[in-house]
Amino acid sequence: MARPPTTERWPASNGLASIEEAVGAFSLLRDFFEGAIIVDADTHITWMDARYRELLKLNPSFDPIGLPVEDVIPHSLLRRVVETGRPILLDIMNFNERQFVVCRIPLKDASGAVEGAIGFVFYDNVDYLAPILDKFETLHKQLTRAQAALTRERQTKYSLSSFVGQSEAVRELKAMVRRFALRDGAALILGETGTGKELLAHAIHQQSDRADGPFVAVNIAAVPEALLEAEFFGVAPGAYTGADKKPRKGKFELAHDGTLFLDEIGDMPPAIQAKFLRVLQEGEVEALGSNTVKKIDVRIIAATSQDLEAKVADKSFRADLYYRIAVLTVHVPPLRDRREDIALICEVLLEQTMRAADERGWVITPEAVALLQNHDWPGNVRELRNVLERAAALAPSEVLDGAVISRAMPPGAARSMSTSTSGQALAHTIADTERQAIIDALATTGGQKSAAALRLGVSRSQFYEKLKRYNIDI
Ligand SMILES: Nc1ncnc2c1ncn2[C@@H]1O[C@H](COP(=O)(O)OP(=O)(O)OP(=O)(O)O)[C@@H](O)[C@H]1O
Repeated sequence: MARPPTTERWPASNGLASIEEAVGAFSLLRDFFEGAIIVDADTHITWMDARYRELLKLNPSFDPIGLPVEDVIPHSLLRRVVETGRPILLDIMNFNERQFVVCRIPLKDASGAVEGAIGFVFYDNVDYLAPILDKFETLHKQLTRAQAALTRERQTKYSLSSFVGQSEAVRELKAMVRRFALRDGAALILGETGTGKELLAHAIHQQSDRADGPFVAVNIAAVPEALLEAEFFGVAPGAYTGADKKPRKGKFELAHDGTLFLDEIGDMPPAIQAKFLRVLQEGEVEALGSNTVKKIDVRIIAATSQDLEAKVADKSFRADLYYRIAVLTVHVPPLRDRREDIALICEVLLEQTMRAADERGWVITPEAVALLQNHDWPGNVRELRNVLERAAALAPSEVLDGAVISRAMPPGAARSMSTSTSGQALAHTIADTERQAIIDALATTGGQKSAAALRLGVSRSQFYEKLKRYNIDI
């Protein structure tokens, strides 16, 4: 049998013929791999070739023989191979800053019992494998990003603890939401854009008796008026030319026994308001083109950033519908009225912000927090999240300091912060910048409001609200 070089240690003489055979076979394969290791049935290292020691940059005086494999190679999967008896034929293993392509095979005795495993490192020179490693890295990044998004979805949307803040205003708000969750009446959540209205709607649902039922959300501003009726009430088969042969359930039916969340309720067209009210009063819904009614049991939670009472006063929103949905009303305070929450919100949002696998986490300096507290946040927590994500992308290290935060802030805000510490002056500068951005977007889109809203990344209803707020006449 061919023997490995004398500088290398034989496996412990434990009488395991196949391990010895495997080691012998190495000499034939030597040119095809860059290093190899053998472990026994307890995954203790019994043999490691000199090239593998070099790859791992082990100190020459360090003797790995007899140690559990993970003590020497923390990410080793040889234990899994020994435990399952199945090989891992191609894998990429991280060790310190480096990535190795490895192959792991179980060693079995004549009866098929696993008596150890052997691992090969195929290429030390990653240039050979650049395309595979690049792909691996891209997929890894995508996975990390998807996991971060999933964590965010779960954490922020489903419980009251996801609504971050310890200010008096937030404590009162949470106490009220807890009380509302226990009752079953319709709830109306009022607050500026990005203050967390949808998040609170999820929290109310999650804390209520309906938590096991569905939570169905409709953003009224995002659905074209012509489709809203079908969206809410459903469509019977063949209700109109081109309608599906199968019935389509409406959101009311889908939310049966649960909660129907109506975002941007202020945008509900008058014709739909009348039908909607009828469904709420009668507790039954009739699909388009159908002549049968279905009983539904749905809790309505509505939200808007518009002044709904003003809409009732100018008759663009039905008073009877307003009173029906405004049984329990919550006002969510804007971020500028609870600046003391900003540091904590930053901490939580940065936890959810993507970072490279080897980074420990973002650190925000007190000076940077002070800058953030100086801004008026017309887009509230959503805008703060965007700024932090931008800062994280711009930051040369894991530390987000004042300079990075200033660069990540909207241009008007950063300028006014450096020239003035007065909240009033800052608010004016931001308002001027926002007004100008709206006028520019309208000019670019030839006065098309929907297209201008899209360019600015705001919903149609937010756009209309801003037109009104800034007195912009088209
Ligand atoms: N108090 C908060 N703590 C943590 N995250 C928050 C908080 N408020 C809002 N957010 C986050 O800000 C973003 C916007 O929140 P959400 O969609 O609930 O706001 P909204 O008031 O419904 O906005 P819009 O009126 O524009 O629909 C989400 O990513 C949400 O998780």
